[in-house]
Amino acid sequence: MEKISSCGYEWTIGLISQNSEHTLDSCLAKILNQLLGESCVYAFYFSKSLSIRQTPCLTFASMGEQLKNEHKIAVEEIDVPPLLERLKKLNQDVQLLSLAQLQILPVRYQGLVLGFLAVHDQSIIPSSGHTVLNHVLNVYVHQLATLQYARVDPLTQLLNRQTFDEKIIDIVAGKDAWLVRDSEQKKSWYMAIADIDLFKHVNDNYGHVIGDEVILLVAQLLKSNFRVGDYVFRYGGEEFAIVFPCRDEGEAMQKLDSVRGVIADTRFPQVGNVTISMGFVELKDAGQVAEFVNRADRALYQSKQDGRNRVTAFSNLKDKGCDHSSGDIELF
Ligand SMILES: Nc1nc2c(ncn2[C@@H]2O[C@H](COP(=O)(O)OP(=O)(O)OP(=O)(O)O)[C@@H](O)[C@H]2O)c(=O)[nH]1
Repeated sequence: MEKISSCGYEWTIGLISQNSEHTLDSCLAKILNQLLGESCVYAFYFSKSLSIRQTPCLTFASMGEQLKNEHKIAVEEIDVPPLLERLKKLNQDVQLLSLAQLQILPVRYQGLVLGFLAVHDQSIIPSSGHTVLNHVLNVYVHQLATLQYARVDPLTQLLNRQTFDEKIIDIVAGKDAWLVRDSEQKKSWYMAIADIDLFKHVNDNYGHVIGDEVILLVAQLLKSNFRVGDYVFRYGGEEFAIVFPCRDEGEAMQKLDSVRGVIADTRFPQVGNVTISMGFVELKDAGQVAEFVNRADRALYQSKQDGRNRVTAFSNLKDKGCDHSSGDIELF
């Protein structure tokens, strides 16, 4: 326990100095290995969107080669929804739940159970060690929330432009651990840019405050019509970017077109009808973020040329031309 107390400070500093979700996960994994011992069999399940709408995913697990396979299976193949229901019913003071072969530590944020650490029974959590574990998990969750707030656009609460490049790079490199699961089902990633049509008229006719309200409502409609695991960004003033996995281009087109339809059918207070145009591209065959953006932008331009309120796939452009790439961010 002496050792744990002196490390607690270092672990806290280690976690709060991480500036990406990816390194934050690695840091937590290292701490758990130190805290529980290299031979411990554990798995960490968490809802990275910090929302109870998303079922916690297996974020990482202990990696020791010598681990017994059946123990690994016990922690990595938990039936999450019923366990979650059980954890939600626990009193807030309960820090450790013992189940058949497992010890479960719920991970809470603002009183909500967003995940848990599952430890195989034979890997003993040090006596009163779960207090330290709880502290470490708490610091992790708060650092994750801090990182996420710094990436959010204040008007719309969508992810901001700064996060966009980073997310695309992570996705193309397969680093997005909690969403990589989608690609296991043979899905590809697509990126769309959406732009509100004739938005200058909204500002000119109704003023910027109403203009901002239109941006906010479009943002809410986009967010609520994509899945929790999809990413919706405010890319610029009245421009949005969406990054989402789909089985194929046809499915991606259908998804985008149905959201376009929802927005076109919505009555905006004071303004009436508002439409958006979109262009999209599959995230493949390019080395730089700006190449993807350029392709989606050209498809968007085509939608505008064709009369607005429509979706165009980059692959359907007659002239795909060459990508311009000065000042681009290298993916690899
Ligand atoms: N209210 C408000 N307006 C913004 C914001 N960001 C950009 N704009 C305005 O959005 C308008 C964009 O106009 P344009 O790019 O000319 O295009 P458009 O009128 O939307 O026409 P198309 O894109 O061709 O359909 C400009 O008038 C900007 O001033 C913002 O955050 N709030």
